[in-house]
Amino acid sequence: MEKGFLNITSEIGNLKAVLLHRPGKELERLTPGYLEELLFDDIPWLKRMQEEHDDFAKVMKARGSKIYYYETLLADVLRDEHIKNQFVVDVIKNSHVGNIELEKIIIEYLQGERPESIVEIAISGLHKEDFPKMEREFHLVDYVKYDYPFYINPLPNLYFTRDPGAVIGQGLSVNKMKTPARDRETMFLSYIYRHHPLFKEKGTSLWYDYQEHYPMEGGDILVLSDEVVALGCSERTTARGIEILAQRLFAKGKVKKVLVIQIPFTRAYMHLDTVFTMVDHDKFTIYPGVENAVRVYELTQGVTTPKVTPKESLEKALMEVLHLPAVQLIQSGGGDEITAAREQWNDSTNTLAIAPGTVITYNRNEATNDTLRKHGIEVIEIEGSELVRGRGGPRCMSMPLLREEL
Ligand SMILES: NC(=[NH2+])NCCC[C@H](N)C(=O)O
Repeated sequence: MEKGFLNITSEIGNLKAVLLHRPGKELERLTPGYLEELLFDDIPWLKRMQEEHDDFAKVMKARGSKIYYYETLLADVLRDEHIKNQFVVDVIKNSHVGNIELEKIIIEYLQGERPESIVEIAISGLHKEDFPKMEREFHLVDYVKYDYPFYINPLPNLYFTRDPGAVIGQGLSVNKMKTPARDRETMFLSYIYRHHPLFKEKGTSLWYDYQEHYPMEGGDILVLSDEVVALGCSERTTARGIEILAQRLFAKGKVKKVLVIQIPFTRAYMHLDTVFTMVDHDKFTIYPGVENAVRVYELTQGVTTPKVTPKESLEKALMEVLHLPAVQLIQSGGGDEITAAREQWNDSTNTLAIAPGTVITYNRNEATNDTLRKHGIEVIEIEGSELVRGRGGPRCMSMPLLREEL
């Protein structure tokens, strides 16, 4: 792969490469009892979900983007015996085996497996009932069960590839997730970053690392231009995490300003991109009311920590940092309060721009899609009845790796 493959300097430039994860068996491990802990609100139907996800990938491919999958990149990396063995140890460290002897047995077993099977188990988990069926000598611990059903917990949120990582400029942020339910996802990305030829060229800076102390998730990272990044301060992304990332971007990259957009800390708005996304050079879609609920701060290079300047309004701040005479904040839900709230819950504002003025959205958000069209946006609709049950839309389900510069 050519040097400096990763490059993201906007939210809207033609999408040339993107990282996805096709939902798999991990979704079939969700049970009503674990929904909340695993950040779901409902149980999706996997078969239909996969069809919907394949259509999502198809639409992007048809418009010229290359699709990469977590599962394939990880399996590539694990073809190296040494990396594979270490990966298995790290997966077990991040799991809930609860017994060192048994951990050793599982490690040994997994290390003997093919990369594809290891990846599958690392993502979809290892159920206690499945493990004893494997051929080996049994220990007492196999008979004595604990209340948690998995040795390795499933990762049903991995198809929201937006959150564990973000490409900013030519560098990568491997995020620190807020909840233990998603921790292992960023460890996967770290393996890909360190060992996959697509990522590991010398040119790729590491802006943030998952072993950092302060949570920061990709749904809160919006690359507005080559010089400006917007960071949501939210239920998932901490103020200190934002300062650390900003300081590094100022020190080593092209970024001159970080716009901090503090949104209400609630589950319905977990990340900035659940209420606000960029759809064109001067157009954004926003959940009505959010404009008045947010606080906006501009960060610029400081001495030991970034300099903070509070801003009067989101609209003015956007005009200023993007050097635009005006910006349009397109209200989701077509102006009706009830429709807007219903559609926001189903990720109407979570649009994925694949070119300036062209976005992918769920077809169910009819009012928002109409409004976007009225504002001159090309809206490509996908079916998402099952995908939406994990509370995420097209932007959440994609991690752009390469976009054409504007
Ligand atoms: N970028 C986003 N808005 N991602 C949505 C992630 C949804 C996922 N169930 C979670 O709660 O973490």
